[in-house]
Amino acid sequence: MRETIAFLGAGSMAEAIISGMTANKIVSTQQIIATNRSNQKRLLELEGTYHIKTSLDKKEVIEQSDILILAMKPKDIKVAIAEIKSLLTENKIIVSLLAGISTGFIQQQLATKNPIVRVMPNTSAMIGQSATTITSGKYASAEHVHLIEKLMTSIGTTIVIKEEDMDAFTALAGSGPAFYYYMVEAMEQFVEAKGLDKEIAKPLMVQTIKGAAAMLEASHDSPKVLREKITSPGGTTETGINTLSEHRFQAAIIACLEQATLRSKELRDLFEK
Ligand SMILES: NC(=O)C1=CN([C@@H]2O[C@H](COP(=O)(O)OP(=O)(O)OC[C@H]3O[C@@H](n4cnc5c(N)ncnc54)[C@H](O)[C@@H]3O)[C@@H](O)[C@H]2O)C=CC1
Ligand SMILES: O=C(O)[C@@H]1CCC=N1
Repeated sequence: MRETIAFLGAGSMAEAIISGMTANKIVSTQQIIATNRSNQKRLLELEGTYHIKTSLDKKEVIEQSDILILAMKPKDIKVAIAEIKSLLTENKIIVSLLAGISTGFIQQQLATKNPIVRVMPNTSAMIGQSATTITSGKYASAEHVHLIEKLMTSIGTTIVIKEEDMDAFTALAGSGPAFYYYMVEAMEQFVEAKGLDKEIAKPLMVQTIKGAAAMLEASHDSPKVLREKITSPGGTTETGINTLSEHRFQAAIIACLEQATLRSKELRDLFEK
């Protein structure tokens, strides 16, 4: 790709994407420039690790860039837009990573016709394994979406969705890795309590998740059928599943996703004011 990409915000998500993009070589490191609110030390760190360009001068960053990736927290969006709106020319594509915040709000705050594409990646972008959803604003054409999809392919899989579904997919895929990590944390507590060797347990746990994920991908069986094939009557799995059921495990997962989805909507209500 020939476009120059600016990251406005240089936190965990920006770094995960920069790491994925630079490893994949879809753009050269010199086509990426990052800025943040005021943390020069952090910018130098990113420069050192990924050999990208950085600057605290937003005017300089924006002038150099074709694609601007908004990578600040939802609470900072209003101030961020106020800082950049007078620096934009209408050919620059705005990409938002922000949970909850709608393309309509960004468009209205910008008061320009810049194309806006909203994406929801996850931190597995760091190793090119994100599951990224994409949706577009009013002035984004199919070509704009295609370009951003191509860019996001460098950090994992992509799928274009309706904006109204973004809250739920933010819960499932944006926050998703955290929910799996949380389950592994519980398994680590078990390993610890049993006095098992962590060096043995960790690769076993990781391969078990990878194998299950690969089965979900490759098999024609539903998750339920896959589970039933492991569950011998009167065996260990059945006892384990019954215990999860007694602890209302599935209800807890559904409630977790419902609440995370709701929070995405709440972020919109809170910060689109
Ligand atoms: N962390 C994650 O797993 C994911 C995060 N996101 C979204 O990505 C965004 C960033 O999240 P994190 O990287 O976790 O946050 P973070 O707190 O690690 O980074 C935020 C960055 O924004 C910068 N910033 C704040 N105001 C700014 C401004 N006016 N101009 C330029 N930079 C500014 C901060 O200096 C900081 O570098 C959020 O909106 C979040 O919803 C989306 C998907 C996954
Ligand atoms: O927790 C959050 O709000 C962000 C959005 C998805 C993942 N992290």
